[in-house]
Amino acid sequence: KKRGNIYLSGAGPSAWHEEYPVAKGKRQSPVDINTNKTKFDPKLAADPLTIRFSDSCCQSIVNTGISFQVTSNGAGCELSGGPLDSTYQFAQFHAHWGAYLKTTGSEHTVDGVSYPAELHLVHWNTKYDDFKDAVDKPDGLAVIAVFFKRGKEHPGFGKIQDLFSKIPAKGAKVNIDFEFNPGLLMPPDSENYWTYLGSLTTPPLYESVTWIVMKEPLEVSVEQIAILRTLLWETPNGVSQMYNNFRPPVPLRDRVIRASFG
Ligand SMILES: CC[C@H](C)CCC(=O)Nc1ccc(S(N)(=O)=O)cc1
Ligand SMILES: [Zn+2]
Repeated sequence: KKRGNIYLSGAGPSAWHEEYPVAKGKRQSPVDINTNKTKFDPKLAADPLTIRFSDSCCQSIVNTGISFQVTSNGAGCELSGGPLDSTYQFAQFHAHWGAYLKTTGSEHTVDGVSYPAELHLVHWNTKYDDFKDAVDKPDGLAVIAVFFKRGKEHPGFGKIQDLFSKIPAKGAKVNIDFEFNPGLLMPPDSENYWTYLGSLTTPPLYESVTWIVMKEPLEVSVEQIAILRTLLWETPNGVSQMYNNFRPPVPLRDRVIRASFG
């Protein structure tokens, strides 16, 4: 369907419910993390989150039309412990970001405050046969969210950004022929996180995600935030720079966000 851009066609995210009624569901994402209402859960600290990445797990990078996506076969990249009851395998990472000189961009917010961008590292539950089988199950996916904040340059992420010029349009894809360990994209302290049951933040908005939102942001340079916008996407007015590819927070409903820290 030449519906083009899910963020810019029609009324954008506020209209997604017309085609995807689950958009108004009980466990949608992203949400605002009100730190006065989160609940420390000692069980999360007792069974620490184990995040394993490898140097050889990133195969290619593609322009999905709504973000970049670094895709992995998941070899040696697994997530377990913390809120998770089984082992999840790494599938891909991508990001969401805002416009020039704006403070919005992240999907989750903390006490109502946005970050300029948010990275998502998507994992699928290995109790299912593959990603596609897991993607719509209530315990199917686990996504680590890492906020980006403006600060010192992050050379590792820069190596991924150097590939953006090779994927100028939706569907463009190139192989990653250097070693890139996604662990580089974890903040220095990845012990402190919030977790809650939510959904994909883009259609089909499946309520299949255990979210693990890192408390500490990752520093990238202001230039690197700007380079995100050099990716291109289709808009109703033709091809233009990709930005504001984020869904704003939706109601928490009957959920409590747990913290791994006191
Ligand atoms: C038919 C379904 C299709 C295969 C699903 C493809 C997919 O992976 N979608 C996806 C993944 C992650 C996020 S997020 N932004 O991390 O919540 C949002 C959407
Ligand atoms: Zn995402």
